[in-house]
Amino acid sequence: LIGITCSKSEDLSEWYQQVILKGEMLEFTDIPGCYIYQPASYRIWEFIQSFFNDRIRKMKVKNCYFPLFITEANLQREKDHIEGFAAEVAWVTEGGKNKLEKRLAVRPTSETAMYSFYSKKIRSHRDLPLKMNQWNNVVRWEFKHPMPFLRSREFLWQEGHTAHMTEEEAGKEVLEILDHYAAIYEDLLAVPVVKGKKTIAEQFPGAHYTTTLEGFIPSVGRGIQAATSHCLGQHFAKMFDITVEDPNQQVKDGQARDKLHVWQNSWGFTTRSIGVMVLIHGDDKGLIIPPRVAEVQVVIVPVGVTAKMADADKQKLYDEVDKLRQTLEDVDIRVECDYREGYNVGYKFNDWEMKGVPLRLEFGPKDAAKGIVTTSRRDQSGSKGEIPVSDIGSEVPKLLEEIQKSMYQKASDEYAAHRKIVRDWADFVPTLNDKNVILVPHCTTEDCEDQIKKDSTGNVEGQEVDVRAPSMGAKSLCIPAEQPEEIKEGTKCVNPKCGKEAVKWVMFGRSY
Ligand SMILES: O=C(C[C@H]1NCCC[C@H]1O)Cn1cnc2c(c1=O)CCCC2
Ligand SMILES: [Mg+2]
Repeated sequence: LIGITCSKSEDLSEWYQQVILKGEMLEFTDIPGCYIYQPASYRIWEFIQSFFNDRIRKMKVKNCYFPLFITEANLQREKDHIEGFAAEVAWVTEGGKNKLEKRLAVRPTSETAMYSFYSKKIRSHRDLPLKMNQWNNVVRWEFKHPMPFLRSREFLWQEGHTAHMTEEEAGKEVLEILDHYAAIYEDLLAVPVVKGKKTIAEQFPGAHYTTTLEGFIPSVGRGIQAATSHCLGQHFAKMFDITVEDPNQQVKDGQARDKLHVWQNSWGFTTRSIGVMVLIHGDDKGLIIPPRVAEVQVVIVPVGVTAKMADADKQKLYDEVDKLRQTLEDVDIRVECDYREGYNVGYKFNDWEMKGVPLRLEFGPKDAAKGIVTTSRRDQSGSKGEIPVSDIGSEVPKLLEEIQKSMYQKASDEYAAHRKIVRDWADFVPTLNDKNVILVPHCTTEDCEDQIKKDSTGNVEGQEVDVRAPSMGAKSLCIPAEQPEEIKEGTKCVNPKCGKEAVKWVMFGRSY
């Protein structure tokens, strides 16, 4: 077992691949874009699932499961939903030895699978609001270069689909879900995100509006879409005839009530989140897992065990290590002891560091004599501490919380330091090339965005940039909910070729 043999700052994609493989998070298969989620990453997904299930259960969302396959007829029911995405749909055309009469789509998302059912299930306003969610896999035959967790042909996610009587009830839920998504990132994964709304150019075509969480990968200075919560308006309801009779209408006996189309939302959170967490927290020794989602939060390594040590002494030490473990388990800490014979301490330290275990306790005869354990935080490598054996039951949980908070704070400070306000076009590309995302006064129109994408690909003389960056222009990431300041009357759009009034501060960046 050797450690990571490259540096995050020099070759991010090589570093990323080594870290997730040697950290036993994921394994490649013989199918491009399809990966094995090893227990280390699947456990993180389970932490996310139970956190999110607890919250949506309180919102009366019910989990369910719809078929993997969708008929072509159903998939085509919502035209502008599908036309932009048709190239990404995978199809099944044979069953065993028989060619299928009609090919079946492998679900790329389940709106069209669920909404013909919604049309039947929702008869009256008393059936509203209807709130269903499913944890499943979806397939999108992306052609862009696949990246484990970040962009794969099959991925795991949850997709929530709700139906409401009014636009404002739907709108309230859209934001409530976005807050829960932000809590997954910030409270569990220690990953900062910016909340906002997609511009028309970047929103999901089937949506009335799209709200989004935007992450940031400092190593390459690129944004990354981290989760979405859409209000679909009545768009799909009209396509799928999901209506209720108007309960407020004054009708005479026998007069039929008007039919009202329901207001719908759909929201999704994927295993991309695990890749984002790895990219943000990992270092040149490997993974760093935030304690709240660490399968192993503490590893206790007996030290000072030498070949010439008397068996009785070794056993005594191991018994004391086991008592430490028991004390920590009694306060619900997830702990492992590394009693492996035949591996030296250096090997063991390297192994657990590569797996990203957030806290190591070293315990040897010297520590025992002093009645302390030596602590080593994974997030601040080299920082050692001491905790009296008698206090570990209370001090270790505190230290883990401190690690969790400081991982978040470090990432949040880094994101803030690379989110720059730009008022003049002359600063747009240079600031972008400095591995930043930027906030600019913008008109929020689509053709202006296309222009900016074209005009922001190049290099600037004398500015070294990430070799892949110049080929990529900046796109709008979101209209941040938190606007930096009022846009002053008469402020022009940052794009000199535009000339329109700026209406919002819009966050632009190169992105995954
Ligand atoms: O999936 C959504 C919208 C919505 N789906 C449910 C979860 C939330 C949100 O992602 C958008 N979308 C993205 N990508 C694709 C499709 C698609 O509808 C359909 C065809 C294949 C590719
Ligand atoms: Mg896509």
